[in-house]
Amino acid sequence: MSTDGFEASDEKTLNVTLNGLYIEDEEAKAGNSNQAKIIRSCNYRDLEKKREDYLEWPEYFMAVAFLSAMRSKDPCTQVGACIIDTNNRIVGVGYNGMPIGCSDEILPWGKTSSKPLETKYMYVCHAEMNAIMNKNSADLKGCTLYVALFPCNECAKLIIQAGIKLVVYMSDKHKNKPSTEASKLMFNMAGVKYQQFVPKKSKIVIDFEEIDWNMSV
Ligand SMILES: Nc1ccn([C@H]2C[C@H](O)[C@@H](COP(=O)(O)O)O2)c(=O)n1
Ligand SMILES: [Zn+2]
Repeated sequence: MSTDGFEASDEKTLNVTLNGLYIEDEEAKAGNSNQAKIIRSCNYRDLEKKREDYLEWPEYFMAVAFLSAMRSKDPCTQVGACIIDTNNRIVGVGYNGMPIGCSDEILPWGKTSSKPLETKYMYVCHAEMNAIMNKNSADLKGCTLYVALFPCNECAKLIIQAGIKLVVYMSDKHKNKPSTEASKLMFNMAGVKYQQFVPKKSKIVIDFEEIDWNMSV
């Protein structure tokens, strides 16, 4: 029998299961043979590699926030945010960008100018604001917000008013700014907890070519 290029030898039988192909022999039964282990994984990938790639919930949600940030046209700072409910469902995603209908080709992306109207700060919607506005749930009460940068004071107001109860952030690079101090003061008064995310992986790679489309049944 030939299945996905595997030939059953005389004395062995290929068994096709939901976990992929495996060769029924004493070694395979013991799970010791490398071939059996590799074949048993769905995508014929080494099981160890699969385990390394597995994302825990916090990594997954922060990765969604970072992926969302890749949509931002801010040339200096791309920020993403992801809101999840108490059932680990994603209920809002956003990135920093100009308001709907306001051209990001015309409005300024500059940071420094003697004229405030010539900087992005007067116009850009922050990632947290967009994630809240993009919500696909009736409300955000008790939710958790994952965000690349610590929220500014304006976003802190929105987070509190939306009923979000936990902020998980990656970078506190603006920690000495008054806006960050104001955010923390309001979070503390309102009972919104905030904690820094410490990644276990230095990077997460999305490789579109990695999916083995020749997966067994
Ligand atoms: N928590 C944050 C912090 C910043 N942003 C966005 C807003 C601007 O587009 C940009 C400002 O950062 P800078 O270039 O001054 O470092 O980052 C955000 O969306 N959320
Ligand atoms: Zn903000």
